Amino acid sequence: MDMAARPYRSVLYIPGSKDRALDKARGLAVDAIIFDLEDAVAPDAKEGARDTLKAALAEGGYGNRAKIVRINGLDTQWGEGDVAALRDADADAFLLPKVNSAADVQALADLLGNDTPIWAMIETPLGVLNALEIAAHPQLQGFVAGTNDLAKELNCRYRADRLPMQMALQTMLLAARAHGVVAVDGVYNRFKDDEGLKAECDQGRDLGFDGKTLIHPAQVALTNEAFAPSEAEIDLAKRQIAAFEESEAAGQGVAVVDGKIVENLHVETATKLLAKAAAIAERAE
Ligand SMILES: CC(C)(COP(=O)(O)OP(=O)(O)OC[C@H]1O[C@@H](n2cnc3c(N)ncnc32)[C@H](O)[C@@H]1OP(=O)(O)O)[C@@H](O)C(=O)NCCC(=O)NCCSC(=O)C[C@H](O)C(=O)O
Ligand SMILES: [Mg+2]
Repeated sequence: MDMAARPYRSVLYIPGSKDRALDKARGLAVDAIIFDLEDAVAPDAKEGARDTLKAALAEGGYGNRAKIVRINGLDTQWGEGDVAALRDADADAFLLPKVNSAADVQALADLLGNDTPIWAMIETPLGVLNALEIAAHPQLQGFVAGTNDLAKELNCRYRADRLPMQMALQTMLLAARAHGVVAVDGVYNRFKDDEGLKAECDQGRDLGFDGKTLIHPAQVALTNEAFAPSEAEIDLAKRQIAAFEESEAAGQGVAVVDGKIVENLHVETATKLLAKAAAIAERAE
């Protein structure tokens, strides 16, 4: 499946050092996995985690889930070693943390020396402010919101409505959409609180995110549902397309469905929604 066209509803972080979790992920219904060498791995476990992760990727078994490796920052003592160790692994993309500029992305591209897609964590004030140039980098394929680091950098409070980081999230989304980049929301830390997770998923979906990053398998099912088109949305999309085609055949440029106007642009949205539903169905096969 084309990496950019595939669903990214649920994107699960797995510590690259944990054999048990690396194995468990082979059976989880996630759209993508972030194999983490950064914050989920303690400093003294970082070098060993490279070998553990390399072995897991070589063993395979992750099916059609997107495989994204999060390395340590290139300004840390581990970043370059992570790239050297994993460059030839069976990964679909590399995720760079704390990206501040397009030059950071280029530095990783230079080290990779190939055209493997790069994803960027947007989680610093400069990263947010430079999101447009970062999204424009030719190798850049996805953004991941790092809402924990962002809260730390902003010195803002954690609020259920995430008001203090709305501008950052929307800036990142605008940049992603301007350049056709995938955008995945940050994690919900209370991994046993389904109600809170549902509210944050709905908010992320309302904002326009493609999906959400997760820290625990218990978060997967709810997130997949929240970011998938609902039956009602699919039904409406089909009726909008049919009604518009009928109007067009009658020489008219607009149709009306459920008392609301349907124009060409709504048909485009409806067509995309149906394509997404089809991609999700294909993922599940
Ligand atoms: C949060 C956890 C530490 C909880 O771990 P644990 O207490 O072991 O959970 P459970 O006992 O409930 O686990 C049940 C089984 O599920 C497996 N498991 C747990 N987590 C994962 C996972 N992430 N992926 C795959 N499998 C997982 C356990 O192995 C158990 O399996 P079994 O033995 O077969 O029953 C833990 O969930 C965890 O470490 N989560 C990941 C944390 C992480 O990745 N953090 C870094 C990313 S968040 C971040 O950095 C965001 C960003 O940068 C920002 O700034 O916001
Ligand atoms: Mg972070």
